[in-house]
Amino acid sequence: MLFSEQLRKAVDPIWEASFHHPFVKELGEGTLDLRCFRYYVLQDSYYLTHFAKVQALGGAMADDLQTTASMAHHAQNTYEAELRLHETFMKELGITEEEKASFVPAPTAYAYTSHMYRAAFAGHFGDVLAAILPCYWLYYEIGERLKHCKPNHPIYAKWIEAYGSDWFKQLVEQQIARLNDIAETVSAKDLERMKQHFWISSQYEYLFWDMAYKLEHWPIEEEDVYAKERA
Ligand SMILES: Cc1ncc(CN)c(N)n1
Repeated sequence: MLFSEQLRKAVDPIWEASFHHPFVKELGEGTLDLRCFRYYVLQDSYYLTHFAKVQALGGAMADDLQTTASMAHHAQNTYEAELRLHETFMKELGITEEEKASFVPAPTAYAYTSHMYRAAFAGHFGDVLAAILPCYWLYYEIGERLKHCKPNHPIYAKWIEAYGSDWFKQLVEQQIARLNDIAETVSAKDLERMKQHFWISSQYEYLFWDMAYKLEHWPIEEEDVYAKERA
């Protein structure tokens, strides 16, 4: 069994939970509360900004220039396709510059991005790939599943179109093939660590939907902290 197949099998219950999460289901049905999607777009823009940096770090850690160039191309795609799509959503949802300026990453968005940096800084290129792959692959599978839904909200339809597209499929397939190539060359101990990164990222993907659906916030908001200081 290919390494990617072993990983996919190991996280199946976690991915199933994502497929059935109310955020994903209601997005497909077009019934998702726009407040949740608005919140998601802001948090996901933060996530994707760091995701692109981790892709670029991966490029710097790669053994050959061709892979470095390809990872840089992937980072550019995150910026030019996914982040631009979010920019469009932000305009359509009336998200203001003030809202963007006062943005605070939610605990889950902060923890997930921190996990990816940790995998990158404490490991090798294979660690980066294993940590970022669920981000590609899970969204691709969700795009495939939702592709046949016709939500009567244009924003949700656009989101599904992006992740159900051939363009996204190609990016996912490239990274899966790259991971399998690397898996052939590293030690059993490395593979175990990579498996764990993949598993943790899969858990965070689930938590990310949950974060947006529940409009997660820090237990003590900034104003409360300052109020305590003044007291
Ligand atoms: C949290 C998350 N995971 C994955 C993707 C798809 N690149 C995304 N936009 N956001």
